[in-house]
Order: sequence, then C-alpha cells, then structure tokens
Amino acid sequence: MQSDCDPDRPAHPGVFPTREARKSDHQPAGCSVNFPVSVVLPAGGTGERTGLLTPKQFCSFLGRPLISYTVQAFERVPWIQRIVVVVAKENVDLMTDIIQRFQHRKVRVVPGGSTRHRSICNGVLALGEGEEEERPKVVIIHDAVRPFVEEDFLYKIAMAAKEQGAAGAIRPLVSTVIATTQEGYLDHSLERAKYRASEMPQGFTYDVIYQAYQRCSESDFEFGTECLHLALQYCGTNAKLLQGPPTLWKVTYKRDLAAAESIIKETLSGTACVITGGSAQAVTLADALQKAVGALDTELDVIPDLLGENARYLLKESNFIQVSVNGSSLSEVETLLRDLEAVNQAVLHPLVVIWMHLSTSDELSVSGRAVEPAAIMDLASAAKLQNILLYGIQLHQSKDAELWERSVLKVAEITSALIRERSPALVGQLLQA
Ligand SMILES: Nc1ccn([C@@H]2O[C@H](COP(=O)(O)OP(=O)(O)OP(=O)(O)O)[C@@H](O)[C@H]2O)c(=O)n1
Ligand SMILES: O=C(CO)[C@H](O)[C@H](O)COP(=O)(O)O
Repeated sequence: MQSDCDPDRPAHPGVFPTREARKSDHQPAGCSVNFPVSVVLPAGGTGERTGLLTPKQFCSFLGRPLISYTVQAFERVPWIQRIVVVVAKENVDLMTDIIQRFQHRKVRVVPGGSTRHRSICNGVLALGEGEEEERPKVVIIHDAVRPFVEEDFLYKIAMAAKEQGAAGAIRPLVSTVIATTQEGYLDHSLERAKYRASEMPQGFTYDVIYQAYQRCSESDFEFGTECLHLALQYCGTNAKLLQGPPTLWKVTYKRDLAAAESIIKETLSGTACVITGGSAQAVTLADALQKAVGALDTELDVIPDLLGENARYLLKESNFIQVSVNGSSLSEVETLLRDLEAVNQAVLHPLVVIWMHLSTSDELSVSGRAVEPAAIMDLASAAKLQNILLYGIQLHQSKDAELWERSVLKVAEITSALIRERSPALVGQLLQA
C-alpha cells in the first residue's frame, strides 16, 4: 500500500491538488501577507547522487528544466517579491538563459559556493544588498530540486517565520534511525515516533538567518545540513515546525527525476475541456469523444466557448481541445492560445492544446487539403514559448456510421496519447485520424 509518508515514492496525483481545489480548500482565508517576503533557491550543487553529468536542477521535463518549475511555483505567489537563485559560477549563463526563455520575472541569479550552506549564505547576502528598507522581513529558503511546493504551505511557513523567527517543514520518518558502532554493529536505535525528517521550505526573519550565517563556524559551512539548527545555535531561535505534504520531497536520485516527470504528466492528463463553438457537428463529435476518451482515463468537459462562467476553465490547469468545423481558419485556436497566454503566470506545468479540425467530405472535394501545415507549425512554435504544446488532428466526417465510429475511436486514442505523453516531437504536427 502506498504510504503518504514515503519520500521515495511519487506522490499520487490525488494529493497534488488542482489549482481550483487549492483555491477553495487549502488557501487560508484572507491570505494576504502584509510584510515583504523573498526567496532563496539554492541550486549550486552537482547532483552527484543521480549519477548524471547534468546537475539535476537543469534536467528537463517536457522540455523545461526542473529549476524553472520550482521558480514558477514561487513566482506565481503574488506576495513573494524577489527570488534569488544561487547557482555554481559556471552555470550563471545557463540560468540566465533559462530565466529569459521561460520569462521569469522576479529572479536574480547569484553565484554559489562549494557547499549548500555557502550557497544559501550568498543568496541571503544578495537579498540584503541595497537600502535597509528594501530588505525582506522574511526569507524563505527552498531547495531548487523540490518543485511541488504550494502557496498555502508557503503562506504558513512565512507567517510562522515572522512570528517565531524561524519555521520549517517536517515529515514523519519512513525508516527507523539507528546508530552503529565503529565495527558496524547496532549500537542503539531512536524511537521513531519522537523524530521527524526535516524538509524544505524553511522560513526565517532576515535578521535571524543573516546573523546565523555571520556567527556560524567554518565547520558549519562545510558539513552542516540544517539551517534551522544554525538559527537555534547562533540566534537562540526555536523554529516552529509544520508538517508539510508528501509532495515536498527532494529529487535526490535518478529515480526521483522519473518520479517528478510522472507526477507532472499524470497530474495534467486527468482532465481536458472540449470547446465546440456551438456547432451541432462539433457537439456530436465532442459527445462521442467524451465516451471514448473517458474509457481511456481522461475526463472531458464539453463547453461551447470560454465566455462568462466558462472562463474559469482557463484557470483550471486543464488541457484543451478546440473543435473547428470546416474552413481552414485557425482563428478559434489562436484566440484560445491568447486567452491561455494571458493567464500563463498561473500555469505551473505545460498545457496541451489540440486543434481538432472536423471537415466534411464536401469541403475536401472542393478545397483539397483543408489546412496549411506550416500555419499550425508557426502557431505551435510561438505557443511553446509559453509552455503550451499545440497539436493538430484532422478528422473527416464520414456518412458511413461504422467508418465514423472508427474515426472517433482513433481520435480518442490520439488525443489521449497526446495529453499523456506530451511528445515534443509531435508539437505543431497535423495528425490524420
Ligand atoms: N554547493 C551547493 C550544493 C548544493 N546546493 C543545492 O542544495 C540543494 C539540496 O542539495 P542536494 O540534494 O544535496 O543537491 P546536490 O548537492 O546537487 O546533490 P548531491 O549531494 O547528490 O551532489 C540542491 O538544490 C542543490 O543544488 C547548492 O546550492 N550549493
Ligand atoms: O533537508 C534539508 C534541510 O533540512 C535539506 O534539503 C538537505 O539538508 C539537503 O541536503 P542533502 O541532500 O545534502 O542532505
């Protein structure tokens, strides 16, 4: 049975709430932070334990580096002011390029140190540069390799840090901790229920974390693994500990990279929204698709447009299928992309948009190929910069019921595969069903 306190297992998508669920169930009421909060993301490690040449924070999922997911998790939080990303000197250009490519707006890059504490300290010092009034009241520190952090938990950490001076996430221990003798025999074991795993994020008032790093020893800088400990030892600040969700787990080994990718994919493949434009043919196709795709484990909502109440779908981290009937115009999908781009700050993960072009036999006989493949390619390239993956499917409406049913099943299969796999190679392609 999957335990929700096992940090080595991917969290079930069910514990990774949709944006809507987060808003209604988890967001603390009146969640406004009225003091300045900034963030340090240490990302200066080499990721030795993954065994890969690329440091794990720069490994890509769905065409986007892990660090960008983490940055966006913070950037979308309106009350977070600045984000300092600390990277090894040789990766400053790479990080700067990532910031430009994924249009991060609150980020400054700072060179790191030879250990995690040295890197974090550089980030804290960078936040203290300039006028005193520009300094944050609270600094949140979060490993760049923990991409699934949510606003509601950051809020709790920030508030507790302001009140207490320091606060940190904890999780129950998975294994019992034992001490060994020098000869490799059991010396004693700790009572597991009494201990907790210390995770991230952690929050500190600026003064506490600044002083802790001013006062700590070279040995702390070299071998220490715990910022909360420095706050206690050097500032006498007892951190408030808050149990965090299992999704806070740290990418440490190669298998964690696969787990992170699978969480991202699974979380986003559960739902899609079909926009019919109100045409009867499109509604018939959408209804048939709803049944067929449902059997393939993706739930479809069918709506005529994104106007009024339906605009809420734009904030749902959903995937979209825009059905166009006849004509070669991509204008409906262009409008959809514009709407999605307008809310892009709220989108943590890449979205799939499928342009489904339903053509009648008559139309084909008149105009031959209904859509220019180059047009959808161009549109897809622009959308990809916004982390939207645009695919096209062409479907011909047959009057033969059996043929039509087969086509719908094929479309359902392709749709499901595109939403689940998010293949970069197929972005901008016009597939035939
Ligand atoms: N000199 C260092 C070492 C680590 N980190 C960062 O601290 C976080 C947590 O550390 P860890 O998981 O230990 O990362 P690595 O040191 O990269 O991994 P490994 O120990 O396997 O080499 C990571 O985001 C990592 O990039 C850092 O900023 N500067
Ligand atoms: O849990 C933590 C702090 O409490 C850190 O994430 C942890 O110390 C990271 O470093 P490492 O992977 O080198 O132990």
